[in-house]
Amino acid sequence: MASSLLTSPTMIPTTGSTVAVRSGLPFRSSLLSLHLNRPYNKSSLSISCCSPVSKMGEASASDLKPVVERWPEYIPHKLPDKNYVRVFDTTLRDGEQAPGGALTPPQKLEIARQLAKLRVDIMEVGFPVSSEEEFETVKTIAKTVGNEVDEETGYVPVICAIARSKPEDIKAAWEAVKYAKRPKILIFTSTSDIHMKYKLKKSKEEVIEMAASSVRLAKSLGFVDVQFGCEDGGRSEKEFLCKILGESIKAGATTVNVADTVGINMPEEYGELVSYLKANTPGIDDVIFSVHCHNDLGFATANTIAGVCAGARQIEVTVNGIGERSGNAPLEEVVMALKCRGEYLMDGVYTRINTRQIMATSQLVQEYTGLYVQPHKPIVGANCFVHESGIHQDGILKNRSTYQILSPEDVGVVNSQSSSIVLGKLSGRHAVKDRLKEMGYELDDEKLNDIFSKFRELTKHKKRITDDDLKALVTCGDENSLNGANGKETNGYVTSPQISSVV
Ligand SMILES: CC(=O)SCCNC(=O)CCNC(=O)[C@H](O)C(C)(C)COP(=O)(O)OP(=O)(O)OC[C@H]1O[C@@H](n2cnc3c(N)ncnc32)[C@H](O)[C@@H]1OP(=O)(O)O
Ligand SMILES: CSCCC(=O)C(=O)O
Repeated sequence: MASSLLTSPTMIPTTGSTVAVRSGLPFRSSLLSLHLNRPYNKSSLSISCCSPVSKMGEASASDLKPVVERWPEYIPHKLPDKNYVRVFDTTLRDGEQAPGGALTPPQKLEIARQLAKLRVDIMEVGFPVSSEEEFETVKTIAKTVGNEVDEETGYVPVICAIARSKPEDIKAAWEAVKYAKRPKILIFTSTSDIHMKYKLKKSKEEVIEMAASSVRLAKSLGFVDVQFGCEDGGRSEKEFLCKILGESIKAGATTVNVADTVGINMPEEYGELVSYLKANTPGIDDVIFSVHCHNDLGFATANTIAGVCAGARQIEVTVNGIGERSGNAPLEEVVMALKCRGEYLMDGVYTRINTRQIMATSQLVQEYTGLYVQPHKPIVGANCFVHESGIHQDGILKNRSTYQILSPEDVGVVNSQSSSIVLGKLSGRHAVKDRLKEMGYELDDEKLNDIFSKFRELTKHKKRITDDDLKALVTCGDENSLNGANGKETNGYVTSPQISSVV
């Protein structure tokens, strides 16, 4: 490991959440950051990577003695500090709205438990008025996950249910989530001219009255934590948004959000909208401003970040970005972007997500929804920490920070060095030599060149060259033996028993 990647004990921040101390050894800030989810000493790190990445396997989690800090007190309308960004996960509500993504009640409960391990601040778990089954599922999550207080830290997730601006929805939401230690409601109404005219068929005045009376009803039922959200806020008149948000705050809302429901906004535009609303809405400084972005133009992550830069301090996200149409802002992308660049570019904003649970959560959601991510999906895709081209492999073998800005360990990827390097058509000598060395074959330059040219020949027939293939190249030597007894290939696969058929 390059010594520059090791950080000194003086880097431990004084305000972190969980400080991992590595006894008797130098501290490794990538490991620290896993637990802290707080930026560490700026001067210790250049822009070159998010948290120092090193050769794999240099430190094990068992070397760490965690010193645990208490979870900050949850006050619905107030943050523990100005840079704290609340994570409002809506995988079990907006995420489940993804076509084909429906979940069974036991699956929702298991995902809720996993979201608690991930340490989301708030989980929106369903739409209770929608059906008896949904009502019971939300109630079960409220009664169980919503009461499971982590003894060490005091963490317990807020359990939120969604409701239209309708008394029956709001009452159902209360009856379902009132069992949680921290129940919350998200009441939404449409604010764009298109939605008000064609969907709600209501005037602006009627919509404002619906919003304010709904918030008042929620308060009267017992909700302390009330979020009011503007559906299609991204296409709404700014002045009208200020008015309706102001009225909802006056009625008792503790958080407000403006959703880019149809994913039409661009980052600069959405950031400006948040800035405008923060500057012009009466009472806005006394509540939390939340952002909710969809991905129709591929800007959900960027827009969410733009919202945070403009002063929003709650992000509404889903695991793997699942949701209506092209989905919502992916939790893993926004959280890792904040973790990676929050200190440098965003004045030190941070979340308390346990990023080491990201991969496990992603996989659970993929399995239960049947919505699998593409290999190059940021953060959780199968290719995120894998290299096949020679120049990159060489760099990675010399020092991982040459081509990786994140540590796989940071997001819960257990990656041995060999599994992060795969051999194929574009691989180079360094990677082949290194793999052979791992397998116990030390080759001089002449032998390496010989094996490498056979390796390249083989890549014309196979996409992926395995350890068995390499072994065959070294032990069998000539190309005839590689091509099997009759020297023929079938379907592009080499038929020799010594050459594996994995492509
Ligand atoms: C942007 C979002 O993601 S919002 C959340 C979307 N999620 C879902 O729709 C999933 C759950 N939905 C459901 O189970 C059903 O749609 C239900 C139970 C909510 C309603 O079902 P139905 O009574 O059959 O109505 P349907 O879904 O066909 O139509 C929606 C109605 O809600 C009204 N509505 C929509 N948004 C709102 C709102 N924010 N406030 C008040 N009414 C609203 C519509 O105008 C329409 O009313 P109408 O019947 O008077 O024309
Ligand atoms: C206003 S947030 C709740 C509704 C929603 O999911 C959306 O508008 O995208």
